[in-house]
Amino acid sequence: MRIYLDIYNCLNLPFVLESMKSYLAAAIQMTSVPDLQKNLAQAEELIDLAVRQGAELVGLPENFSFMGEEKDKLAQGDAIAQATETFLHKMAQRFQVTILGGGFPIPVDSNGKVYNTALLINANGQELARYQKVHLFDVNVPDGNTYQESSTVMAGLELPPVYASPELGKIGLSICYDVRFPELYRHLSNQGADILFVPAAFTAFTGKDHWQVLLQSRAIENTCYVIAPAQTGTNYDRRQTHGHAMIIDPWGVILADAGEKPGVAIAEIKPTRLEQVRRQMPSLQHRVF
Ligand SMILES: O=C(O)CNC(=O)[C@H](CS)NC(=O)CCC(=O)C(=O)O
Repeated sequence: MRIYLDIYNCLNLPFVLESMKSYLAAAIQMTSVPDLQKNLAQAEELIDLAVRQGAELVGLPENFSFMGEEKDKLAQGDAIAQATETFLHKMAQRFQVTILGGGFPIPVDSNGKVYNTALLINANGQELARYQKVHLFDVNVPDGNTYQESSTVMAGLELPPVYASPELGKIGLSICYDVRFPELYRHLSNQGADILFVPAAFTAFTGKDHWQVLLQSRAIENTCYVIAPAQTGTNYDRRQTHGHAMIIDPWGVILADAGEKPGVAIAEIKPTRLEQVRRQMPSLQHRVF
């Protein structure tokens, strides 16, 4: 085990970072509502805004294309899945950027449920990685709201992928509630991840105390950048989300925070910073388990 880790850290890490460049990434923040077309229009505007500021890697939050009652999401499942996938391919090609669609429903053939799916697409419109959320949010939040994600969503059965982009670095996927499970991110960093995506629709109630702390923890303990696109404001009925889409560096420093209004958090992703932090704090090399 120890020998394996040493070889891993000596050979793999510098090799990957050699070809990686510095570039701007964007975490988009939006207020998605129960209206597919409205949401795609809002997402397009914000992608445009991010790209005009120079972003080359753009993340959209969980539920970016539809956020509403579970039954409405199921009823429109096929339409949402198709329109969202087409939209992501079109945006990536039109704006010539790599885009993460941070979580949208794709119907499962067998049982009437959906997978909560994240999709990473490059500027040629090619699919780079796909992930089906494994941890489902079945929680009674103390503000009185009850969430039973598993009533409509099938849990994914596979650990999330890391896509190794020669230029953008090794990009690991996750979705929202996953952020509470550090072992998932350890899996990603064991695969060599440099960047952890955490697209979310965090509740306002849990978000105010947990969101930033959890994100900084995942960044610090894995010495990785964290890019966390977010939902914000009132999405439907009494459903309030926390906002604060952010980008965090591998030391845990918050580089950009979108606040509470729709917009984008933009920051530079630098291989030199990854190397510096991993030299200053070589905790990944000290893994025992
Ligand atoms: O609610 C909806 O309308 C759609 N679903 C979501 O936004 C998902 C699944 S219910 N939300 C989360 O995972 C929040 C996690 C969270 O807030 C925490 O871990 O504290």
